[in-house]
Amino acid sequence: MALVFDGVTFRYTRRNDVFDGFDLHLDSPATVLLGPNGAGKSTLMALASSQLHPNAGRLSFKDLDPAKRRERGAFRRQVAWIPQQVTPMPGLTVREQVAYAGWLKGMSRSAAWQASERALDRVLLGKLADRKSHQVSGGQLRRMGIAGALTHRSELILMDEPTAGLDPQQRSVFRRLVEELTGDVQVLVSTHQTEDLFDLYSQVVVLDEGTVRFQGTTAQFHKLADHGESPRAHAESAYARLVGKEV
Ligand SMILES: Nc1ncnc2c1ncn2[C@@H]1O[C@H](COP(=O)(O)OP(=O)(O)OP(=O)(O)O)[C@@H](O)[C@H]1O
Repeated sequence: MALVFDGVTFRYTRRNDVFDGFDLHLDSPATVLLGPNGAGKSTLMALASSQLHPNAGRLSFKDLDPAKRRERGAFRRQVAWIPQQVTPMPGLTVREQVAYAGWLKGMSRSAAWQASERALDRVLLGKLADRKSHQVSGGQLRRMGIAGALTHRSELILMDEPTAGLDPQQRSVFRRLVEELTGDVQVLVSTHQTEDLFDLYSQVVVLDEGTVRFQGTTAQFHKLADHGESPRAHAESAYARLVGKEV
């Protein structure tokens, strides 16, 4: 199951190429994408989910090319993008919004409704299924987005800064979720938070100015960095003990 960028060029404005003949081959179960502000992470995600389209070159997932009309529907069913801000839909409950995501990707209403229940349980939102989606937190909304992707059985889930702005407890819920999903679906997560690396991801990609500066295993990446345990890891587990495990 590979996401492939093959000589992709993309620009927002005529003068400025974000990517110029960009190549990337991603086939590991869980990849973390790192890079400074403006590196091109969000643009890469938007291209990979076919929200944006290359000016030149080709991208594909499992050989499906979203530039080809016949393959676009299947590509979009298989690749889901969870933006940093998942927007609640006015009037819909959490479960209705999750089922709606399945319906939008071509499922029947009843199949989407059925699948939404298990998807919500997987992201630990079963208890909030009947709450209006505008009444849940930012972290819960992101998990609701993931439930939508699970409803229509996406095989690749792209997450843009999924832990930004989350409290330590929600971050640890998210980590457990990524762990649980990996193997079943492929995940690509962009983040600024290197302390989130731990052992979750099998592969690290570092992007800078639209160029891959590093691609390798987490162990190879750690060899480049200073050793020593992160104080943040201690802070998070202490926090979890104090405030309990409830989401
Ligand atoms: N809508 C847009 N119009 C013009 N240029 C844009 C637009 N969005 C992003 N850019 C430019 O494209 C380049 C890559 O931006 P992108 O948002 O992909 O980076 P990023 O790595 O996601 O950054 P951050 O970590 O700050 O979110 C930057 O130079 C940015 O200024």
